[in-house]
Amino acid sequence: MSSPSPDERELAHEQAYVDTVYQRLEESTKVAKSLVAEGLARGHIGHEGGLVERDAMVYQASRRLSALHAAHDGLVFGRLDLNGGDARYIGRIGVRDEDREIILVDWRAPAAAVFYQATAQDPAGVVRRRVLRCRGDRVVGIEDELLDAEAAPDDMVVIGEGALLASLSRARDSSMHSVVATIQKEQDEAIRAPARGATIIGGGPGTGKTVVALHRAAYLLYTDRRRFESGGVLVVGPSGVFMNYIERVLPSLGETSVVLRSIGEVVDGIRADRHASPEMAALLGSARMAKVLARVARSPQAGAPHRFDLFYRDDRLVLEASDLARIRRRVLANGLPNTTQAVAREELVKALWERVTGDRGLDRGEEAFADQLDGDLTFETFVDEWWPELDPVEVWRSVPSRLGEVASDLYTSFEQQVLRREWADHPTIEDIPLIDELRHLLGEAPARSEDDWATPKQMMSFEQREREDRVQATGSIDDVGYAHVLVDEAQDLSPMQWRMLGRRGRTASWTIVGDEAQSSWPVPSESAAARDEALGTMPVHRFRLSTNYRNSAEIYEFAAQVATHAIERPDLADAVRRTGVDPRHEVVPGDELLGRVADMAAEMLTQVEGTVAVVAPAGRLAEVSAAVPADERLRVLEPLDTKGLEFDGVVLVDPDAVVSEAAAGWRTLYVVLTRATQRLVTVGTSRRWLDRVAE
Ligand SMILES: Nc1ncnc2c1ncn2[C@@H]1O[C@H](COP(=O)(O)OP(=O)(O)OP(=O)(O)O)[C@@H](O)[C@H]1O
Repeated sequence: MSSPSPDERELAHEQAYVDTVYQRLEESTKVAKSLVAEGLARGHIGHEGGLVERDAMVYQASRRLSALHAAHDGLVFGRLDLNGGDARYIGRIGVRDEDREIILVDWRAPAAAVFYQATAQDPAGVVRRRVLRCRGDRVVGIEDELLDAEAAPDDMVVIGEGALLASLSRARDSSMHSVVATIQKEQDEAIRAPARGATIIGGGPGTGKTVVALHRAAYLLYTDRRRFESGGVLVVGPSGVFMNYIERVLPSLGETSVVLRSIGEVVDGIRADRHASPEMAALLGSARMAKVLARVARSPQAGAPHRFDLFYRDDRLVLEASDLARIRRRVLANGLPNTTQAVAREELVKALWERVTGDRGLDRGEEAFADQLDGDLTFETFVDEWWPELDPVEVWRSVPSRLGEVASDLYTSFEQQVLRREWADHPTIEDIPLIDELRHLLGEAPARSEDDWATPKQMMSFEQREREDRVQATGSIDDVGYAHVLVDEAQDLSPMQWRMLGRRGRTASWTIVGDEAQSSWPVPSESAAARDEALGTMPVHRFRLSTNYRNSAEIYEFAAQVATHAIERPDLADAVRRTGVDPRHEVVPGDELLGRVADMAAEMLTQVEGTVAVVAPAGRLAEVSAAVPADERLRVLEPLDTKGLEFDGVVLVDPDAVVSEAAAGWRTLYVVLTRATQRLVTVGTSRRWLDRVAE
């Protein structure tokens, strides 16, 4: 039998260490499980103190269990060999041995920072950085970097070609993965930036903005768990497809308490997954819309009575439209429409009493007058119709019919026409901020009492209660929102969307990532101004990521020409990986387009190992979907739905139509072109766009 090679010896050695760590993990899991069981048993004690104790115990132990469970795969991923001979292992969570000695350092701990920060120019005491590639609990590969050759002992083994390049060439599947083993120095700086204020992370496509932001969320939870877990961390992304794509990253880092929402589902109790047309989206998202809604909320709703009269003793009491308008103004000086129903009633009674002149009425006095009105059918009906409790969705529905009255100085008559014509029956993604704005402008009618809860609170488990409280809190208009708000693809948010998020992050710290060159908002600077308004005066720290880890250099070099066409001075990244395969562009007659798309998709499936996207203008989606082969590796998407995603191969259909679909067409084209990791082909019926790019 031949003796093992140095590589095999190193693998066996690392496996032995990893086995020890897993053994400890298993013991911790057993302890946590028995704590859950013991805690549940305490629930049978029956008194309330027993329940509270049980809740806290079960909650803590369950949380530990889910963290242990989530961190299981690839638990140990790094090793540092330090000057002086010590070794330090780095993992997804921290693990101690039975003597409480650390045997695995949590990647977020200060002792792990050097794993990401050390370079050959500045090794910071690190001789060799080793990344362990694991499948489940098996070590299947080792990638080393020698950072300080002079300090290395003679027998030090160095294996592999570098972990980063190895990980970049992997085939893509349908989920984003954590990059915890290969985080680069500039990324690490953004991840570990202090929590205070707003951290804005910029950089071109594929530079790791999303993945860095998610690791930052995990880092913040680690550094101040109490604050961020109780206040909540909200992660907002562009679409449901995108949220599904990123949802596994945080659990794989041991974090399960972060709220992930697409921009269409930020508001509790109402969600949308359909976009308005680009033209309509620009009108709905404009800051002008906030003024329109403020006026709508304060003026009488459609169908509200304009006049009130009532016989009382010898008098006919009349309130004309002008009287009612005066009363309305007075009432609204006291609060919001839905919080002032009682005030409105009082003010009406007062105004009517002022109109009583006959002796029979005056002799009975104001109190008797008020008593008589209380329960008077005519009066009660009037109050209900004149000051009804307003539902934000109903008021949102009424906006188009009221534009003439409230928007003539804000939207041109052509824009008003578009708004009336395209106003949806069911809210689109761009309508959600309007409904949220109305919720705040209308206020909340007096809250349900605690007794209204179906399950008495003391009967709920700690987690249930926490969930209920959160639903109540985020559904409530007075809520101060989350402790941290993380916004991805922030360049796309409209001013109205920023207002919606701003309300949820008034006392939060923020992480904001984006790239102006990829913006689908018609005027990117307007979106940036709205962001600044949402952030107010909080301190801002900026980071820029400079290396594109996604696209092959061939694909990115072509896409960069489009970016230069799309905006002035785009933030271009350096792509590090060459494949030798250039993007390919075909022009075919219109009647051959679909057939060619089908062939290209089929061919692409044979050329790449991982995922393939066929991207087609929204209007052609159905026919393209019907034409391409059914395959679980292939998806058909409209351009805007590709935001933030990546695929090994991309087939782009009709680029000219993508460009002309919206004011942001060139930027959207840039987004689509930068989704491909390995291969990119385009097919259209004209080469106008190619000629413009070449100009
Ligand atoms: N340090 C790293 N190690 C390994 N892979 C990385 C690293 N940083 C980024 N990547 C990979 O690069 C790809 C792009 O990352 P990500 O989607 O976060 O970029 P992005 O800047 O948000 O892109 P876009 O602006 O186009 O949405 C992902 O596959 C990610 O896993």
